[in-house]
Amino acid sequence: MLNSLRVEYGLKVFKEHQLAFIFVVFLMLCETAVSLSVPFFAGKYSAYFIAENHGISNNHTLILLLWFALFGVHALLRFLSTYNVSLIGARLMAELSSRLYDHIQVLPMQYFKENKRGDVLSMLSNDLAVISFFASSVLTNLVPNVLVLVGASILMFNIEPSIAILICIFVPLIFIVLKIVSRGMQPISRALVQTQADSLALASENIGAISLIKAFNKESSESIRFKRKTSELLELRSQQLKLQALLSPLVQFLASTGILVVVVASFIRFQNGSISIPDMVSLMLYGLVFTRPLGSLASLYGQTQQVIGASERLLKFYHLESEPNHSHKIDAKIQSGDVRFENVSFSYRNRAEVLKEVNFHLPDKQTLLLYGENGGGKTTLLHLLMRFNEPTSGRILLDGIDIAQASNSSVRSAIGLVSQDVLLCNGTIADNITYGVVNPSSEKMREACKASGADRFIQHLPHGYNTQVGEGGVLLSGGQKQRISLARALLLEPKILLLDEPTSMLDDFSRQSFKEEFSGLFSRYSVILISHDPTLSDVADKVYKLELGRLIAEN
Ligand SMILES: Nc1ncnc2c1ncn2[C@@H]1O[C@H](COP(=O)(O)OP(=O)(O)OP(=O)(O)O)[C@@H](O)[C@H]1O
Repeated sequence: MLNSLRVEYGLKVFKEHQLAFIFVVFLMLCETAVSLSVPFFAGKYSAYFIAENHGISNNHTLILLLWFALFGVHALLRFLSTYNVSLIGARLMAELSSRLYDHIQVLPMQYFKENKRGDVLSMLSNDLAVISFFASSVLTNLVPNVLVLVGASILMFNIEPSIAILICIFVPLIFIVLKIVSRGMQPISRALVQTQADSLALASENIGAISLIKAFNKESSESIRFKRKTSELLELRSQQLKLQALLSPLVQFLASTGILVVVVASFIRFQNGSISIPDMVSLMLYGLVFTRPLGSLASLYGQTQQVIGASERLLKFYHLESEPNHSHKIDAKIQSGDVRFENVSFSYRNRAEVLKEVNFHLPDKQTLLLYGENGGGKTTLLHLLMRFNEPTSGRILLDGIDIAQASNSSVRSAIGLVSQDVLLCNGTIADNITYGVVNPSSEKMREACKASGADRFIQHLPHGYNTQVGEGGVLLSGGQKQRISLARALLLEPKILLLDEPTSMLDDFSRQSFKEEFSGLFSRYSVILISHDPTLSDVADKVYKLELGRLIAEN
């Protein structure tokens, strides 16, 4: 299955770069022709030398000049082909990484919850680099070397078939050796790719949890954990390097034995009178030309084992199913914040049911307060509305439209989500508030910030709206982040506001004044409010409790 996927993908890439590939192969053909003409001219030159044994004539000079020119042409062709091939490799790397990035964007949320961030990062860095380096190496080494091998065999066959047949016997022998060595290499390369990903995942997890590590004095045990991974990596790499280093000399040894055979056989043939001195010179040089590609083909074969591991991971990733698709679904025009859950049940993969036949109706511009014990499924319910997950059964309707029939973007743009763990991007406060809005006006941004209570503290920051928030918003307090997150949601002018524990990060005063401060919001939008604060029931038109997955009406 993976092999056919690899071929299918390889063909797709080839089609997209058809012209560049054809140009490079043409350059390589010319280069091979020039390489192979050297022994041919050497033969011709020695023939002149034997025929005109009275010093250097004009003919000699002409042939020498021609030969010199050929070296120049060869160098130029090498430059052109190497440059173009490397360019194809670099383009391939850029393209594959953007495709991978695009694919990351459409994967379902659950993928990111179940997988390590480092795994994805390692695909974007290590795996792609291995593949694009290999693609360039294949073109630079495989194509010209095979061409040289075939060309040299044909030309040798032309001069003396028996010697060409003799040397060809060495080729299968060499490939048997390659096969045996590479058999040991495959599991090592696979393990290496995975261990690389694991160590990157470990590093990224460590950096993300650095405050936890410091708070619990775990610095040294974390270092030991990483060192253990690094030594595992080193062990695998040294095994791989040993086998890889073994390949080239082994093949060179067999190839050199081949040259010896050519030399001896050529002498015997010359002594028999079957071939002339120029033929003997050409044959020996062809023998030399023949061995060079075998060495680089051997190391290329070693690289393929690494690529197999990397491409397997990438292809599996590319074939992960994206979010239930939306592009073919209707762009629903959601005009009101009317929300209806009809017999909605949901369970995470291999987990017990979190929501059981949930039913409720929230008319437009009303507020619903949802409370219940930790882990009761409140956030899950909001995520179903956002289509981060799909219900296992039942329907969710917005403005009377079944959201399963609408495009994700139309559903999500009708909803403003302020989640429990506020996520901010690295940039300025203004960048974060206007995230997701096309051509935002600064007046509207200020209005949204005033409504969310963010404007007050932003004015007091050294650079106001241009203050940097740091990665994930680390330079701001939890409450400040929550207010910015609310401003960001309001700027989108949604129909429905989802507030997950909006008062959890607020100070006592702000919490007490929350109802008054945000009373305007509750009359402008449909609001689903998750909170453990029972006093918020005053602002709610409906209060529900989630208990053991069931929704119980409180008023
Ligand atoms: N991505 C996930 N994969 C598997 N199980 C999950 C996932 N997210 C949450 N859960 C589980 O689903 C249940 C409901 O979680 P949820 O976050 O919806 O609870 P909650 O009511 O919002 O809790 P809290 O009040 O603590 O915020 C929990 O038992 C939790 O362990």
